[in-house]
Amino acid sequence: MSSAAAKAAPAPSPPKEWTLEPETEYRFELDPGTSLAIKLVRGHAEVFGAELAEGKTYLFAHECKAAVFTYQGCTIEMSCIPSTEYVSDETPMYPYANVHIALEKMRLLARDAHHGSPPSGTEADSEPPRVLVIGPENAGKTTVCKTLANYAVRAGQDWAPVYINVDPGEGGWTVPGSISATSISAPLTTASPAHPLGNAATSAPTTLTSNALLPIVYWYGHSETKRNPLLLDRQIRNLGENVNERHEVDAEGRAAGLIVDTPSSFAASSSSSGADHRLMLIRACVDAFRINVILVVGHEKLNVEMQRTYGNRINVVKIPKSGGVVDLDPPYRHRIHNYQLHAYFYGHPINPPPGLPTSANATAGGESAMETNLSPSSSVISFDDLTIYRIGEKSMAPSSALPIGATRSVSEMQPVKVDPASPGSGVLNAMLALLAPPNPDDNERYDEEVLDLQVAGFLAVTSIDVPRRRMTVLSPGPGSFAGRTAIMGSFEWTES
Ligand SMILES: Nc1ncnc2c1ncn2[C@@H]1O[C@H](COP(=O)(O)OP(=O)(O)OP(=O)(O)O)[C@@H](O)[C@H]1O
Repeated sequence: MSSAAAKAAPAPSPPKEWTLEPETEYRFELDPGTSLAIKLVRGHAEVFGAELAEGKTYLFAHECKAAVFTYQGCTIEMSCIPSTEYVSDETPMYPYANVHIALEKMRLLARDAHHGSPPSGTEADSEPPRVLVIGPENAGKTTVCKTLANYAVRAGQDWAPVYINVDPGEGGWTVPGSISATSISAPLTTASPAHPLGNAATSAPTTLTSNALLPIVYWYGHSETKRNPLLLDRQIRNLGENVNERHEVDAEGRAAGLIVDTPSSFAASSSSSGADHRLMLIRACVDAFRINVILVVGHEKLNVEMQRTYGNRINVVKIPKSGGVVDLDPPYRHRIHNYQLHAYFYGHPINPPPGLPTSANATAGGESAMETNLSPSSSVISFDDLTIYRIGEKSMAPSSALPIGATRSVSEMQPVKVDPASPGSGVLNAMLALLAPPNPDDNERYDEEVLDLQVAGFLAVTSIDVPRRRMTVLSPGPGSFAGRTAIMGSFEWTES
């Protein structure tokens, strides 16, 4: 064989068709560096509740793991054969659809009550659904939240439920380390785990439909909830206040309710101090978002615990876990965090699989695959332009893990000013959350204000020049950072 022939790119595999029986799903997992195009040839199908259009080609990449489900049966065409693919006829989609129907009834009653129809039962009967979804690691919590949100927006009632992500390990609409909330008025598509819930306006080109998402974001700064549970508790309550304020001025929109996606640490803890934190954080969610439905995904013990704690005033419902949920290991989660950080600045273009004709007009979750390229701005700023804080000490065990009687010099909630010039400051390659401007009224200012400010955007420090007291920062767009405040967490930027 000639060396030219040996080096030639592998021939694209011919498209393959799958005919799916009603109530079955085609599951797939992609390897790094590969992409997949799926076309719905005929019938009806959806990906986690988002409907596919007949004849349209959808792209998936960045190690995406997902499923095409059909209620009535369909034929799909795959551009290539992914490393893992199979069809299953055991799915929990009917139970999920039943939950949706129950939530839909609550929305309609809430809207009727708002329009003055007398409620048939108690006042609680006319409350919109405010749903907390909890469950262990890899239970499919995010998938359940996405599916329920998508069914709500597809219901033809113009609902725009608020989707709240309090899992700082997930990334949501921005970068990992944040918790956020936004109203969903169009289905949340699935194309890449770089954007599990679609793009937000801060980083997406204005031509994209998903650009309508304008999340409220707080920066916790770490992926693990045990790192600083007190801070997370405070931020969850801040997020709740914001969501409630929005609902107070939009009584009609309030009827759509809200869905809260939680981290797996809310479900299980190996230590007794961890158990305190998780119960404290579940309570923070229940209080902050005035939860009236708790969905426990596939965990009997947690279901019993929630029934005992909240069963007298909240509907606690156990729902099955899908057999299709993939166990995501720590190296995979680390790679996804890097995809997400990268996608925030550079977008997440998806290269169509080899051999896919351009006439296929393939889209990534409804967006043109290449339009998602972004051009961040790199600027050199003075150390004095930006005031950087870290919340609490650099490496810190929670107070409850300290020996009895021990106190710490810096509390978990104390903003500590970081000097980029000091050795070991950790500012080089740090991800920074640029905070919204503080209250202009000096009388309203307080010491810990930075804990309560929302995020305006994110920066990455790509180089530091200590003698000249300057640093280079990457930002989504050009702008001045003079006089601004930023928070540092434990996420590092790597250019790759
Ligand atoms: N039916 C399915 N078929 C194929 N893949 C699926 C299916 N359901 C979920 N997945 C995939 O499994 C992975 C884990 O699912 P998901 O993120 O919903 O779980 P989670 O419980 O929210 O995870 P975490 O442990 O991070 O809290 C995701 O990549 C998701 O796309």
